[in-house]
Amino acid sequence: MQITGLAKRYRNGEKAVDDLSFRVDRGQVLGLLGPNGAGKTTTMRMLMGLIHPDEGEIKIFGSKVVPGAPVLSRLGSFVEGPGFLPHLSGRDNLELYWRATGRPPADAHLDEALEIAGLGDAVERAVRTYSQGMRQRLAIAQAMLGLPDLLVLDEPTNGLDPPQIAEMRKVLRAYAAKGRTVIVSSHLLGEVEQTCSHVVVMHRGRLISNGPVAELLSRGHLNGSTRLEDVFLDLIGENA
Ligand SMILES: Nc1ncnc2c1ncn2[C@@H]1O[C@H](COP(=O)(O)OP(=O)(O)OP(=O)(O)O)[C@@H](O)[C@H]1O
Repeated sequence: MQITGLAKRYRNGEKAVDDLSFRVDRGQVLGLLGPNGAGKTTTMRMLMGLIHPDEGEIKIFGSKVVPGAPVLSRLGSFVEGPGFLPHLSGRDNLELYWRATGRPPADAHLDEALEIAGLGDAVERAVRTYSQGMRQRLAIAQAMLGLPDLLVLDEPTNGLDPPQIAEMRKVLRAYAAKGRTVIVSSHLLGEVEQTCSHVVVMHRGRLISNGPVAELLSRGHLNGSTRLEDVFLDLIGENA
């Protein structure tokens, strides 16, 4: 996935994303990091073909992203927890979702996605009985249903407790280890540090740092810190 010179301006005139360029390759888990309003969600929405960039372009596996582009079938995503039907089981919700995509039933890797999300027997229970964390995992299973080559998740650990976050970390790493690509946005710097192989740091719509997490950490080491959080605060100029 390659983003080149991406820009998006909302109606109030301010640039939510400004001259953004970066790439992510197979096998990588890329963390999109930035403070509130940095432009992470806007970037993700453009990546998913939900909104148009004003400038620049996004290519997934060599094809330009435009609404309805066939290449978008290789992408699985969620921006906010999707609305599940509470009276239906987790499994029925996923089946219903897949039917609505109009894609062939044989392309839905239901059991594999559920296995990856680790919901166990709960998948047969009505979604209304799920905890927030279980809903989040079902949402991730939904995004993974077609075993997409590119998985894009906005704040996937929202609503999860620490053991579930640790579990999610394993799931995402294992997913990328099979030669697929994962992009996640997060506020949780420690989480990005432990989950991601690469990081893009955004601030006020612009890219301020980009590279392997280890490289960023070694840069912090020069300044006397090995914590990504300190490196991050230094980058956005808020480390007093
Ligand atoms: N629909 C919209 N209309 C107008 N401005 C918007 C809209 N969506 C986002 N913005 C503005 O664009 C900027 C970037 O927002 P965005 O949601 O992409 O950031 P973010 O990094 O995802 O933030 P957060 O971490 O708080 O979710 C912010 O200044 C925000 O107020």
